[in-house]
Amino acid sequence: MKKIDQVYDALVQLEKKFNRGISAYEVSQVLKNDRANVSRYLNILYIENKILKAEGRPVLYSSLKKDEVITVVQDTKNSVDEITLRQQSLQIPIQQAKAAILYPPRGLHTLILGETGVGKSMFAELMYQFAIEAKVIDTEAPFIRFNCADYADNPQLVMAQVFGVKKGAYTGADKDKEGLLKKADGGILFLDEVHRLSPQGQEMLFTYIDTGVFRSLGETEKTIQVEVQIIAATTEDPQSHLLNTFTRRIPMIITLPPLREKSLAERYYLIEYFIKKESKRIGKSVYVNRNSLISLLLYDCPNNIGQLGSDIQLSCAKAFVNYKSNKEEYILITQSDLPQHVKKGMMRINELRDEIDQLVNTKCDILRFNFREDVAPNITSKPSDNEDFYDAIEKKLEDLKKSGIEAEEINQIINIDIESHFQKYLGNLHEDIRIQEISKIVDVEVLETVEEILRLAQNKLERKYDKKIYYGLALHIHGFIERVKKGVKIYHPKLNLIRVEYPDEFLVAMESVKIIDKKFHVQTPLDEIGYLTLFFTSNPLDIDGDEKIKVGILVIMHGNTTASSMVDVCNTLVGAHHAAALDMPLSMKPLDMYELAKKQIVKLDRGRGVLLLVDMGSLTNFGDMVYEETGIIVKTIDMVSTPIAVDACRKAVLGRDINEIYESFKDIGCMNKGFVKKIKMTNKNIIITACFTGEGASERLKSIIEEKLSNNYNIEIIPLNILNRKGFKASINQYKENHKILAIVSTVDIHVNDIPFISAAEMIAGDGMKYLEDIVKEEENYVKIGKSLKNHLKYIDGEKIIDEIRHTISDIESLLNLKIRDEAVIGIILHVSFLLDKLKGGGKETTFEGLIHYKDQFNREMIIVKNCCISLENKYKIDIGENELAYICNMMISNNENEAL
Ligand SMILES: Nc1ncnc2c1ncn2[C@@H]1O[C@H](COP(=O)(O)OP(=O)(O)OP(=O)(O)O)[C@@H](O)[C@H]1O
Repeated sequence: MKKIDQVYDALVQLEKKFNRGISAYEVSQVLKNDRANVSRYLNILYIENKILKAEGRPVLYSSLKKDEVITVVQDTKNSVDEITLRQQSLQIPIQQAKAAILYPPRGLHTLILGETGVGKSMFAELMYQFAIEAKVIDTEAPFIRFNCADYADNPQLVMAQVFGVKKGAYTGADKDKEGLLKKADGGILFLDEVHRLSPQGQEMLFTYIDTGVFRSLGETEKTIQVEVQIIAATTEDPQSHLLNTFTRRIPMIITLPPLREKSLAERYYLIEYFIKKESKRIGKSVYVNRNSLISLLLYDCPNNIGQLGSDIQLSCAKAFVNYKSNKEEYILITQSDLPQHVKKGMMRINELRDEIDQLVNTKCDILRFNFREDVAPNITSKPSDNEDFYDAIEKKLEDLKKSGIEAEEINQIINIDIESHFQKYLGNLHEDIRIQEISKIVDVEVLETVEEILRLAQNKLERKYDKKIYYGLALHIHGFIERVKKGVKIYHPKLNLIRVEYPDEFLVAMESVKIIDKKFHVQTPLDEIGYLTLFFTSNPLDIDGDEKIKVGILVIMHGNTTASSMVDVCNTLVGAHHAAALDMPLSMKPLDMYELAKKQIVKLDRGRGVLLLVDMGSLTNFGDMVYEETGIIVKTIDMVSTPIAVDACRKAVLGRDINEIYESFKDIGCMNKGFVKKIKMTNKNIIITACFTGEGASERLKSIIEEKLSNNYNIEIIPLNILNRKGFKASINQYKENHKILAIVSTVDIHVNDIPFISAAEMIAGDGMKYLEDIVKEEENYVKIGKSLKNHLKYIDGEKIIDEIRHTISDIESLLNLKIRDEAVIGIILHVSFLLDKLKGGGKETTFEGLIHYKDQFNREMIIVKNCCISLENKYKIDIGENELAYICNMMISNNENEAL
């Protein structure tokens, strides 16, 4: 046998045995021949098109197997084959995929199973590419992707998207709409997370799979016939009952293996592929030192290829910054550029040293990857949202340099940017993976310390802590160790108070500090113990105190009984003994009255301030004077009438904030401005980020939010410290004066009445950002509606009225225990705005048919609606008649989501 044939045979045998590509070295070992010679023969075989070759270290060869499905396709070198060659674990899935595509007459519907990040979406696209290359479908054929989890809480919408909808099928379906299944005619419909389809949706899908026809939602007669191959995917466990029906009824099941089941050679290929991808984007070679490459090969990567890719991107980005800002000669990834959890990979080197030495040249300390050499096949057509990432870093670097910032600081800023950029990958992770991911922000040692400290606290305090505290504590400890190391002084003004208030937690904090000192070789100042203690207290930091605590109301009027009788009316109508009265006989001296008022205010204040309702004269100055003397927030409304008093009292009972109640009477013209310093009104929406110091974590939260929130929103983010609750509360109140606070995002649980709270944990590893965006979008939506109302209303200000009506609606909701459907709220707001404008312009009320009967039936509801509308009536000096009240009442009740009234 000729030498060249022996080489070919040996290659085929080895390939059979190992089921992967084979290196020249391995062939030379079998033939006991010189490796250079074998290499030469392999190259000849390659040039003669008898074998395939994949560049890499080492170069791998494989034979062309003629008996495989591969031969069905005329052009043997298609994108699918390029992948199989280097990714042996995909060989069987790829054969299945080819069979599914080529199966006559129009392929087999397919279900792809696999953990998150194993490449299901990519695989579906690959099948589509293959179908085109194999000429099974037209080059222009559609590939439509739909994630069934996107609208999972609205199964009807999911079905409508997929199958289309007939006009009138459900409320809101006001015209016929074509579904994706129709749009994909002649091509492929990829349904990701298919197990999220409702049972009805599944049945519709199976009907199509079985018969080739389907009906739009709500259609009873007409069927639609299409030629679409369905590729479905799911991360669900194939054994789960959710998947039973799918696996029974979808003919081709393809399982993609997780990364941990792939060979190291295959993982090497993937690493090479991802680094070359980055190299291509930067337009330069990327160098990696040997240890970093080994770490990438060995680290635990539960989120599979997707995570491997993003970890490599993150490392490249850091190396790129280093190259740019330090004017390095080339882009080099070293251990310091790797995320902590990747670095840990190096620890497994002893288990796998031989295999690693074979893969990664022992003589090379640094390896070069260049996109021009063996350009990696373009195996995904998904556009990358990181495309301009390097440009953005470069630009920011330039800008920072120009502004004269020190190099070290520039590096810090950019690194924060990079890390926040990669935060988005955290959103999809499972809980245990999220914990690993936070290590991109915080050192792994810190995380281990947090775990140890929390175990200690749980045991000692016999209390369970949830995940939220884990993240908050990690960010906090990370920050304070840095400060201690830099020698920055830490000061806690309330140390002693905290020690007395929380003795057990204080002891745990002291023990925790011992652990920290030992681990990080620092000497933590005593004041820090004060901060740590607060993390262990079981209750969230409740800035307003008990939610039940309300703003106090004190009515002072001239006359023997004026105030008491007004207060009687208020308390009776509001249904609570909340307001207090002081009658001031005409003979009484103001100074005596002042002393009485001061005592009463001190008694009424529970920490949320007191609203002083007075008629006239010297009484209007009492508020300022009491504030000066006692520090209690007092706001005064003068020339008060009974309806105003009732309204103020109701708002206080509903738990409204003092500023808000005060503001709501502002335009009535009976306000004494009180002690509050006037800041220029901006009316801007703001978000508060907070942490104990107001520097580290809150600044970082700010930058994370800024990074993610679209610039289109006119929102300011303000970092504050919670060092001192009173100070924090005062700042919040100050901001409330002129701004709307959309949310507070903080490392510590803080409850401020009426303001949504998002923990740092939710922000970093949960749905916090989405929640925040929803809040922002909703607010911006109202701003837009207000602007457009401005053009439509003649007599009242459309921009101002929106918030007032929203308050009225939420008062009614809370008193009647209703929850108005979201989509109906805007309709009610518009109705009430136009109504107020009409009444203000002297228009007549519209008759409500059957008013008398309606009032009988909904007596209590009508009274509450009337009461809640008083503030609108007061403000606009109008009278909302019973007919109109009945309309409002009816709209509210009929749009109620809650079960019972
Ligand atoms: N075999 C592969 N070769 C190269 N890149 C791959 C491979 N498999 C996946 N990737 C890349 O990994 C990333 C994640 O893949 P993909 O989104 O397809 O995974 P998935 O299983 O659909 O994940 P999920 O279930 O989370 O949606 C993508 O950027 C994809 O291009």
